[in-house]
Amino acid sequence: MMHDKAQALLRVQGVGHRFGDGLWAVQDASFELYPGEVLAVVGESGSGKSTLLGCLAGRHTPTRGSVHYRSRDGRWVDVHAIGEAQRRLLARTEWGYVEQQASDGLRMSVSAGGNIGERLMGLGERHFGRLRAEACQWMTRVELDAARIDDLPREFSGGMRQRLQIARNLVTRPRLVLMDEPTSGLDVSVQARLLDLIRLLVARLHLSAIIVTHDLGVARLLAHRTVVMRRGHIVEHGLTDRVFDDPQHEYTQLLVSSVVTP
Ligand SMILES: Nc1ncnc2c1ncn2[C@@H]1O[C@H](COP(=O)(O)OP(=O)(O)OP(=O)(O)O)[C@@H](O)[C@H]1O
Repeated sequence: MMHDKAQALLRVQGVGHRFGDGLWAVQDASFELYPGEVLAVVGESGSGKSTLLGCLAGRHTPTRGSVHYRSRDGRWVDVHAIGEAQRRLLARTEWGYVEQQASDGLRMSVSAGGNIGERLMGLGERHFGRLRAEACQWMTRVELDAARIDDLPREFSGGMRQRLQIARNLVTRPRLVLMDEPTSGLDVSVQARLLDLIRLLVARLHLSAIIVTHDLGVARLLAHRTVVMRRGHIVEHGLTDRVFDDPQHEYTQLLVSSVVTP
């Protein structure tokens, strides 16, 4: 993929995060993300993947470094220098965040259709017919039965809930989607179907995405580029095929040869 440096969507520079006086969960993370690109963040448990994602999403304030996002109007926004209200607006209009646990990303007391429609309502859509039509369309797109539009998420299986969470995120056409272990905890066959769906949607909607995963297979399947983290540091970063077929860092070599189970 050819990149014009000026056209990056996200620029992460020297990000470090420390919880209180504890250890540095993330240290000196730097990379850029381009439109239409999927980046995987892999590494063993506790390597700092989720903390890094939290810093990108504005959920954690980095102790060091900065995160800049190029918004729809072409302006670069310092994600942590803008106020909470502006960050929330970005989160509603330009970003999506798919939680590992669908129940954290859904409103469990609201119907499937309501879950999808809610983000549209947040953008000002009030017309009931249009909200419902859009919700139906999105249920179909994520391979849920639109006839179940009035069912509550708890009546859905784990894989279905995760598809619903994805629909809720994508209905507002975000430009950047952050996903934290979106397929873990699901049966292998359910996982495979969900991964196919994510791959299809990302390509069709020309989304940029960052996927945190401990599963190298997920990174291989979905990501153009991969970042390998170990103890808070990015130890390797490159095109996914290169990282897995010709790992340079000895930790990546261990990961790939499955000596270390992430
Ligand atoms: N809220 C917190 N308070 C204190 N320390 C934390 C907090 N969250 C994470 N940590 C610590 O930061 C480090 C990185 O954790 P993080 O959850 O980012 O890793 P991870 O790679 O996402 O792991 P996992 O795959 O298990 O979620 C760990 O040492 C963890 O114990």
